[in-house]
Amino acid sequence: MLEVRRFRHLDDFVRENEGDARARLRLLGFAICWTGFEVFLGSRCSRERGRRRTCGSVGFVSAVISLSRRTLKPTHFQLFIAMANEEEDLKAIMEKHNTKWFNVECVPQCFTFSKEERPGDAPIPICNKIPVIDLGKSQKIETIKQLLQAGQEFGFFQVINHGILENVATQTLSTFEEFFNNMTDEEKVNVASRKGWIFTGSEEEVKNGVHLWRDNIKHPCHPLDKCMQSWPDKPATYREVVGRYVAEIRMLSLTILELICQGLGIESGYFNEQSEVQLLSANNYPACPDPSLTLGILKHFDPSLITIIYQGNVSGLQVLVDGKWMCVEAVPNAFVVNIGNQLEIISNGKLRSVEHRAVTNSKEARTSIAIFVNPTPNSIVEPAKVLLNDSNPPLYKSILYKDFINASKAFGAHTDVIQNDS
Ligand SMILES: O=C(O)CCC(=O)C(=O)O
Ligand SMILES: [Fe+2]
Repeated sequence: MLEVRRFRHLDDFVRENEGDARARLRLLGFAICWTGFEVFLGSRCSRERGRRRTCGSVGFVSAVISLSRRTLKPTHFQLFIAMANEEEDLKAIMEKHNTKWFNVECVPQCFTFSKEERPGDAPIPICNKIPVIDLGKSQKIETIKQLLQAGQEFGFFQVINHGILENVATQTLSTFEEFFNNMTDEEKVNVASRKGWIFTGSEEEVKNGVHLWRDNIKHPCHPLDKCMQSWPDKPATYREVVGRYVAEIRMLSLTILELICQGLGIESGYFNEQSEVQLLSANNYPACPDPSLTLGILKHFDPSLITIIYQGNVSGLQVLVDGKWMCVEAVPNAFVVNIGNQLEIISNGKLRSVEHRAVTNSKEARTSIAIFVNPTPNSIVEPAKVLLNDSNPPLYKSILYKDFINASKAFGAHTDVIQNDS
């Protein structure tokens, strides 16, 4: 097969040929030829298939003609083939390679985000300002102060000495790694639709027209006795290991919420009803040949009250700090906590829900487990009354949680399923 991997996309070609006016002219000629052919074929083929076929055949014919006239360098021939390849969709790539979607040597076009959205080549520094808060300290007032300050400034913090044994988290992460690695995607999708959990492989997961570089499973995880029987039963330890993990995370989330309650001056137990739903979302981001082009999760706000994330030893979570992307360090045995939209509303803007995203890396796969602590669909979310007075009017309207979720389609195509399940 022809070596086409040098040109990952058109940008690379143009960059490499900057200043080469003749190459540009040839490219222009090619483009005119291509467009004409496309118009001609457009009347005969469906748009999608037509584009792909046209691209391949026109690229090939133009390249052969140009080569025979010695007006084109072999690298240009490569470009045309690469362009034709870029038009392939994910299904075709998988069929061709007869393997998983991520076993490719260069990033296919359908995974390449626009310049505005993709991480790019510039190194993203670790944010050492995001606090790592020691929950084991006896000075509760100090802990509360740190939690509030982090929630105000960054919307993110990490917690250590949280009381959850390290092997509870690491075993859960390994269980998810096994889950993602061992079943075929088809098996996962088929079982998921029968069982009520949701598996979204990268093949289906398209954001702004581009596939995310991740596989994902989502399911409700509270109360345990109600939802556990609908979880995956492969690997055989899934329910036991994940069940123990989510029970521990529930306790941790209630502890953090209670501390925040005290810090804000809201009556104790305010969040009891507001935190009745817990949703698990585990991500697997395989190693990627060019992380500068891809995203595991597009930038977003969490629609939760709070989210608790375990990312093991592999970082990849990035947060917007003062308008710049910063990396959240992978701290051993720590949980990352972020303030979601609902807590921003309840705190009347005192705590901030901040945009974040997940990037990929070229060395190793990354697995993360996010637990969203959410209000029940029918609870009303509004600024807590005690925080309001003449000089602090409500900054947000009251809203039914399910209306918020449905309007923002916060869980994408699966929003309705998740609402009905919870
Ligand atoms: O993988 C991560 O660390 C990010 C997860 C996340 O932001 C989410 O699931 O909402
Ligand atoms: Fe998130």
